Amino acid sequence: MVADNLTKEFRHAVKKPGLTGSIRHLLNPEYEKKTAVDRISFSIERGESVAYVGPNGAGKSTTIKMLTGILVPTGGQVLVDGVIPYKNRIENARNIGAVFGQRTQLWWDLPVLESLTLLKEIYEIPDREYKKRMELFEDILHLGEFLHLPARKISLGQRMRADLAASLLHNPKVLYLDEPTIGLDVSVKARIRQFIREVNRESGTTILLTTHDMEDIEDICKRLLIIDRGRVIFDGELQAVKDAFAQERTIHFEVRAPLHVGEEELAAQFPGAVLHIPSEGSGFSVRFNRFYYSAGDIIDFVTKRNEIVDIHIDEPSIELVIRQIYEVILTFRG
Ligand SMILES: Nc1ncnc2c1ncn2[C@@H]1O[C@H](COP(=O)(O)OP(=O)(O)OP(=O)(O)O)[C@@H](O)[C@H]1O
Repeated sequence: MVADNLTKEFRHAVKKPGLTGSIRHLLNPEYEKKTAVDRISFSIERGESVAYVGPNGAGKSTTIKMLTGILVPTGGQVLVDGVIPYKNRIENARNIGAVFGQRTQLWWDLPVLESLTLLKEIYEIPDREYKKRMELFEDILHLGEFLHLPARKISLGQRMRADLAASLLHNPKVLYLDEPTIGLDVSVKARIRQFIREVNRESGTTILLTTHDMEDIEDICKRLLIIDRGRVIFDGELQAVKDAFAQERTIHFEVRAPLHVGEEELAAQFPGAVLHIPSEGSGFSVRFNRFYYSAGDIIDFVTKRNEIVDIHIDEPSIELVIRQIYEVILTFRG
């Protein structure tokens, strides 16, 4: 999937309030231009799982709409599996699946099963293939419990599971997900994320995920593309972003009694490191800036004084990292 200087401008009418405004607008209409996507370039290989994130209004949905062929770009190129989406919408539709958390692609009044059989006919999926796909979906998504209910009667979580099945029935090469876990409870979220991960791993389906839920990103994606005001401002591996941005690390030690922390030496050797000794248990933790000290040095320090039973290093959360990146964006915007 390639976007090369991809641009989308919207033109909308500017009308002054009131009747005079309306009349003036009729006689002499004025328009304002809004660049929603501004010369965006990226390339996504087959089988990648990419989070496409940015603040509200950054241009994410507009990009996805150009990738799915719903919108025609104002400038630049877009290619999905060798197809120009807006020129070859039917061919593109065979290659892609899309799930929009806020909307459904199921027929509202039809039982879910009938929506799926209709899609089977539309995509001309052979019986055997259809059966295989349905078994795969059943394994994780457990559609059986609501297959015979019309879409309008099922819960949001069930609807999302059905929508995922509908979008993946024809085994597309690319899956677009726009807020796929919005409004769902924790257990359904987990099940949906697990399913998407499996689809990515087992079928090599390329995933492009738009979300404001940081756990979606953490659980599903390996790469992060951040956009702001229509422009790509970051493109890199998730782990690399964490390494580059998240400075703080915490190591938790569980040691055999008696405890020998060596507080003064620790403070002298690692100025700025923060020690925390919980009132219960036989352990403590050290929080430090990994740009100043290595985890190895801290572990060495503790092992010299204690018999260690268990060590656990807290990974920085992607939520913290992205929050930091957004803060930098907002600071530069002024
Ligand atoms: N049809 C349209 N006409 C005019 N402006 C539009 C249209 N669609 C989107 N925009 C504007 O383009 C910009 C990008 O919108 P877009 O929906 O792509 O953002 P987004 O990153 O998906 O935001 P969110 O996270 O809030 O969904 C916004 O300023 C929006 O108001």
